[in-house]
Amino acid sequence: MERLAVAKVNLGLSLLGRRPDGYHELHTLFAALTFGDRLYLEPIPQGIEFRGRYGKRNLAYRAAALYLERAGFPGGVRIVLEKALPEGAGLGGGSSDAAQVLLGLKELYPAEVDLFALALSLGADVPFFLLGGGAEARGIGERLRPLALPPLPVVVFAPGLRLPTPRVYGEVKPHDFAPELPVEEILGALARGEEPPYWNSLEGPAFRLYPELKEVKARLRGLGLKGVLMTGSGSAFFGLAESEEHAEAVVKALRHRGFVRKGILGGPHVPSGNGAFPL
Ligand SMILES: C[C@](O)(CO)[C@H](O)COP(=O)(O)OP(=O)(O)OC[C@H]1O[C@@H](n2ccc(N)nc2=O)[C@H](O)[C@@H]1O
Ligand SMILES: Nc1ncnc2c1ncn2[C@@H]1O[C@H](COP(=O)(O)OP(=O)(O)OP(=O)(O)O)[C@@H](O)[C@H]1O
Repeated sequence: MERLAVAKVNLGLSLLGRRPDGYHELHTLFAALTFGDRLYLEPIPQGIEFRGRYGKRNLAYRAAALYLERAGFPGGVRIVLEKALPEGAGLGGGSSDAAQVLLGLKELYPAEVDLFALALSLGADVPFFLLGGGAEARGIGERLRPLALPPLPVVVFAPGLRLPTPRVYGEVKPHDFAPELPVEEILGALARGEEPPYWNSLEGPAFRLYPELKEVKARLRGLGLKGVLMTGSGSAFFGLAESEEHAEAVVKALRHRGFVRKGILGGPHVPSGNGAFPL
């Protein structure tokens, strides 16, 4: 079985405050894209054979171990992971891989397992990838409301700087907190091809850690992209192109400067039979 583990961008990410458990309360709009990693899963009598980096620490491996244990070890799986997404870029690569392993194993070995709970235990971004498409998220990212997004051409650029998520969150200061995102205004602007009124509260901490990221943002704006924003905890940025041709021209201009890909917002929807997602 072959599965595509797509990337995500955050169409705005507002940090509302710090929670007692040390995590941050956030309000964000997730948008899956149309490119990502590839995973090949096939059943084997027992155990987990994994081909990919980090061995048992890989999120894909950990997702398989968790599912098989909760499903009562119905069999085993061979997983081959072909990475295409840069790591530590804020594109949700590892989280997306983990979600696709959970969905794939549920197809191979159907069982009464709460995929949502397993996903959340693997990471804050994993539950969204059980849904795909677009979603408004609250909490640490586990309270999801599906959203219909307009299929817009997007360019993603990662300047080859690994930004560990805990490090960026660790740099958050009280003045980085902000109000809730104006969701309806953002969706309206996206639909009209205007500059969306969104922000990413993690840009402050990330730019304090790596000031050169400001130039990256300015360069993408200089290439005519709208709504240029860092995604997740960075270091990747995305911007909205006027057209596929514009997106292609931007990709050519950035080709030798890091990871650059064009895609379409709103990506593949996953059949929603994965339980309720309380917002
Ligand atoms: C930045 C985002 O990608 C936005 O989508 C997510 O908030 C982070 O999702 P993620 O990479 O799956 O994050 P996790 O692996 O769950 O958490 C990594 C670390 O980030 C910090 N963290 C994460 C999410 C959150 N709402 N508040 C936090 O403070 C915590 O220190 C946590 O230990
Ligand atoms: N399957 C995987 N793909 C990529 N990184 C993985 C994977 N499994 C574990 N990791 C580890 O997790 C770290 C974060 O991976 P990931 O690519 O999800 O970061 P990210 O793109 O910033 O995601 P997010 O948007 O959730 O912050 C990597 O730096 C790597 O050490």
